[in-house]
Amino acid sequence: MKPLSITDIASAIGAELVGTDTGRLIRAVSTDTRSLGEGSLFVALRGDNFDGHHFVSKAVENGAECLLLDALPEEVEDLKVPVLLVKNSLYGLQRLAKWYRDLLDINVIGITGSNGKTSTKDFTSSVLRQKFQVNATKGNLNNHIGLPLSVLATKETDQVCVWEMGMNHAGEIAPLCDIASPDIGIITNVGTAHIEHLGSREGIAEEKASLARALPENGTLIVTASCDFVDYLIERTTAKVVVTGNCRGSVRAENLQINESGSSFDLCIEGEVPARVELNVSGRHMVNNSLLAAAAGFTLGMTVEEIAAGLNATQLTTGRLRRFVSNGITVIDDTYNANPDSVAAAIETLTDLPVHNGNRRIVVLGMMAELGVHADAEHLRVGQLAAEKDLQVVAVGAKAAKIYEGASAVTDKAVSFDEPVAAAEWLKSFCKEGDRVLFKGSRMAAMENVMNEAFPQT
Ligand SMILES: CC(=O)N[C@H]1[C@@H](OP(=O)(O)OP(=O)(O)OC[C@H]2O[C@@H](n3ccc(=O)[nH]c3=O)[C@H](O)[C@@H]2O)O[C@H](CO)[C@@H](O)[C@@H]1O[C@H](C)C(=O)N[C@@H](C)C(=O)N[C@H](CCC(=O)N[C@@H](CCC[C@@H](N)C(=O)O)C(=O)O)C(=O)O
Ligand SMILES: Nc1ncnc2c1ncn2[C@@H]1O[C@H](COP(=O)(O)OP(=O)(O)OP(=O)(O)O)[C@@H](O)[C@H]1O
Ligand SMILES: C[C@@H](N)C(=O)N[C@H](C)C(=O)O
Repeated sequence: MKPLSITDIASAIGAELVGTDTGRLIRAVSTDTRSLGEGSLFVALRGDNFDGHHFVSKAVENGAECLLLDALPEEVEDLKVPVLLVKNSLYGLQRLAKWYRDLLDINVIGITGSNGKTSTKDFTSSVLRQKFQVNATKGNLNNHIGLPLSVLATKETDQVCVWEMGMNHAGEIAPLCDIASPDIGIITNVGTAHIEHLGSREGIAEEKASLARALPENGTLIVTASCDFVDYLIERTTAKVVVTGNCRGSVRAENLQINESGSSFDLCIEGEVPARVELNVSGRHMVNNSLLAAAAGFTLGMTVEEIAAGLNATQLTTGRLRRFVSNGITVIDDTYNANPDSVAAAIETLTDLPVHNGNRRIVVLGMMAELGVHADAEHLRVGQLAAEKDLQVVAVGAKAAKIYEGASAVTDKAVSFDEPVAAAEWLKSFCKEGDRVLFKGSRMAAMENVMNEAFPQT
């Protein structure tokens, strides 16, 4: 980050400065002593497992220059680093990030949506890196702690920031927008993820619309035509709007071809000469995500050729449709998470992949979390959908039983296992060279364990 003086930080966030040697400069902010670097400000947070205030000595030992705390430790005299004392250290971190953002004369792209935030961030940052210095969210550090840390990781030399904004409850996106002040907003879609807490898709749309509302009049909202809430989102912004997608978008994919190694299409942007794009990932939903990224690049003045080069170079974060081959069997690792929309997208992706000589398409599904009262119906529905596409369905875990029930109402090509090890054993004996197997489930289903057991990667 841009070096900041401790006294400036104190006045910006309304902290009491305790201790001497306050002329030091802060070059990074960390909430974790296990990954803290020299010259950092350590922010002590209280979490589910620990209280960061118990690690202040460790923080200093690991090179912290200053501590942001909401309670003074007994050993404060011995620590020999200044303390920024606030009422609430999490709020202090958020205020610091907001102040730092306002110091930066920089373009900020905020990305939210029920599905595809991280993948769209990956596409967008790869596109923008063709022309700019970019700070992008690491992994998916996108919540009330992760977003401030992403903001504070911006270097003086960065020209564009691409930050994800995640939520699972109403009212979470607006404060993230307040910190990040995005001038370009991407809303990937409005789906069903986290519907347990949001109540309805309308509730989810309303929450995502907070990003549309937060954009300035000279900003840009980028949305996808295939989202059924697209007009709802557009009505809630005063910014310029760019719609992407095949039916009505000004940024479109034409002549789309999906094959085992990826997706290729002509990137068509209104008024420009098209360029061919070769994504190294299959999946129509990933093409949609890439169009959102293309629109962001175009908004920031990039040429279609530059955008195409950036899309072609994109490496997605692991667990998002990652493909590998094990003993001649193509394995697709989509294990990062799952909800009804992303499972439907995965089923479509697997169905689109060609198989030859009687080979099979096999979908291995774990449970989908945070669906509340919709859980049974949605598990039944994805099981039925997979069966209707003639996939071999493997449901794993007791909470995935309804997937099996939905599938077996349509097909006899469905099996169910309570234990991951039993599922892995079955897959080892069932799968043959040339088959294609896709793994997916919610984070808590940890379907990577079944995948790694059945198809070890050397
Ligand atoms: C607070 C924190 O960052 N915790 C991380 C930490 O957890 P840990 O198990 O160590 O315990 P505590 O949280 O209790 O620790 C308290 C503090 O103590 C520090 N500490 C601990 C031990 C030690 O030896 N030294 C220490 O300094 C510790 O660092 C804490 O500051 O580590 C875990 C393992 O790495 C992390 O998983 C844990 O991270 C939490 C979950 C977190 O919120 N991290 C953010 C930086 C983040 O952005 N994480 C994202 C998750 C994003 C996400 O789930 N997004 C959702 C929407 C979110 C909505 C929001 N309402 C929400 O609930 O968060 C989406 O759908 O997109 C990520 O990890 O990918
Ligand atoms: N546009 C999309 N529509 C449906 N599913 C998608 C879409 N984009 C990505 N996915 C799928 O959703 C899963 C998560 O992808 P990704 O991490 O990009 O989304 P995310 O919104 O960042 O997730 P999270 O909110 O959990 O961080 C992957 O399985 C991916 O294949
Ligand atoms: C991983 C977390 N951000 C998430 O998406 N959770 C859902 C409910 C999941 O694990 O599938």
